Amino acid sequence: MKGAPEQEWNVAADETPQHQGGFRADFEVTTERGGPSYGEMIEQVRTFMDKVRYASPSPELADEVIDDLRKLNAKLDSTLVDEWTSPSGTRIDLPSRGNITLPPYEVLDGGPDGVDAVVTFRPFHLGGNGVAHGGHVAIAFDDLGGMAAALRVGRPARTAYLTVNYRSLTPLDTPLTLRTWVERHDGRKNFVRGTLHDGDRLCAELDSLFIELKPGQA
Ligand SMILES: CCCCC/C=C\C/C=C\C/C=C\C/C=C\CCCC(=O)SCCNC(=O)CCNC(=O)[C@H](O)C(C)(C)COP(=O)(O)OP(=O)(O)OC[C@H]1O[C@@H](n2cnc3c(N)ncnc32)[C@H](O)[C@@H]1OP(=O)(O)O
Repeated sequence: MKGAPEQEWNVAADETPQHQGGFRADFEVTTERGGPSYGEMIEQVRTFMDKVRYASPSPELADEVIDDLRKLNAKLDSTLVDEWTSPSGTRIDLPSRGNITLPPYEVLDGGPDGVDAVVTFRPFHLGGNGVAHGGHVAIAFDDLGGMAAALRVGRPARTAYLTVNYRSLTPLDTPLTLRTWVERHDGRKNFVRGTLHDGDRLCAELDSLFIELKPGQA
């Protein structure tokens, strides 16, 4: 188990067309889209982004990299699909479901009581002075807070507000414990709390509200 808890995520379409709670009614998660090397492809892209964050190329090397990237972009052009059938975001066997826009995390455990994950911020997530950017910490909380809400209500929810309290510096290249749970709920409102720890040290806390969307609501 990596990007999501082991459970039945696939939702069959009902008579409600297209969208349900801002998410499509008939989404499907897989461990196969993109093939067996897809995870390594994402890992190489992440590594490239890490290198770019610290690289200071010569003008010649920058031109060479541009040339290579143009070729790679052209290769992917012929494979573009919609968000619901793209492997990125739906490969539950990969860190962060294969979604390169998220810091890589692995879900250790998840259910109606909350989500237990390990997240590692990488060189790409640098804010300044060697530690993580606060915005990337918020992204990790948003996705895993949303997952805690989704696991409680059995369908996706949208973030109404999200407050992060930064208690101490968040290191890079260090596996950190991230926990989220629905502290209380009131109708469609799910008040989600969370913590991010480096060992025993509290790095950040989450206080957020996720609203369960009505069928058909965008
Ligand atoms: C799809 C395939 C993926 C495969 C998935 C595989 C595994 C999936 C596993 C789990 C899922 C994993 C992760 C989840 C992923 C992502 C999570 C990130 C989610 C986001 O990143 S999402 C983007 C940012 N998000 C927005 O873009 C929202 C913009 N916004 C709106 O869309 C509306 O604003 C909305 C819908 C929020 C509410 O609108 P609405 O019309 O439905 O409801 P309404 O306004 O009536 O509010 C109802 C009650 O909430 C109270 N309330 C509302 N807002 C409040 C606030 N801010 N503060 C305090 N109270 C608030 C009201 O006061 C009322 O309270 P009361 O009922 O007591 O009067």
